[in-house]
Amino acid sequence: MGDNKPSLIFVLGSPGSGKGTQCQKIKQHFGFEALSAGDLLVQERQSGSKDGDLIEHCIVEGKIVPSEITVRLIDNAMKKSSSQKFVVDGYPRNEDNLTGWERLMGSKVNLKFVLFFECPQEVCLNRILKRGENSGRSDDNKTSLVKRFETYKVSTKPIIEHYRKQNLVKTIDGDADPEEVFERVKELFEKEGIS
Ligand SMILES: Nc1ncnc2c1ncn2[C@@H]1O[C@H](COP(=O)(O)OP(=O)(O)OP(=O)(O)O)[C@@H](O)[C@H]1O
Ligand SMILES: Nc1ccn([C@@H]2O[C@H](COP(=O)(O)O)[C@@H](O)[C@H]2O)c(=O)n1
Repeated sequence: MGDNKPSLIFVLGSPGSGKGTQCQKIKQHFGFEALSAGDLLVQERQSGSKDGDLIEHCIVEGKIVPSEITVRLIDNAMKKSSSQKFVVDGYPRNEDNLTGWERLMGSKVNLKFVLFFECPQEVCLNRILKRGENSGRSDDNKTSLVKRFETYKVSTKPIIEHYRKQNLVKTIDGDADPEEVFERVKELFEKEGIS
């Protein structure tokens, strides 16, 4: 018997590992609602929120925004959606994200697994610098990127390890062209009974 809770997959990996690209493909192919924590934060800043300055500072510095802001944005986006299955790109990124999520959302959703895109830093760096030529993102530059990679190493990798200990991490080699990476995602989803 189902428990009527929405199913959720967290999607993690280094900046530039292809999380956003693959989430869009998962949305198109498998019908998941795709939410990006980073995009929700940018939208919140652009809306004129009182947290706008804090959000922009964190983004440019490659720091992680306090979870009470980000969890609220994800929760609201989930409530607005009629979907019962979500991929959440770029969350949880540090210990505060993890505890904030567990406190407020942990009992409301079924976490199926954590999809982890593994990709060499050099490859990710080149992808983002290329994106930065026309993305308009305030953090797609070398100065911000160095900080984002450091935050990933120091704060996000331990979260991936936390989930690995619970046997929840499904690793995909993200160092291939987007279609090839998605073939790997499809194979994994089919193995997990997702069609
Ligand atoms: N497999 C791939 N091969 C080559 N380029 C890719 C691949 N996947 C994504 N890209 C490109 O790399 C850039 C970063 O991709 P994407 O936004 O999907 O990564 P991300 O992990 O979500 O990054 P961020 O955390 O910085 O938002 C984009 O310009 C995208 O088009
Ligand atoms: N859980 C999160 C996710 C993102 N951020 C901030 O947004 C920046 C961009 O995120 P991407 O997923 O698009 O790379 C990120 O560097 C953080 O500053 C966050 O604070 N918390």
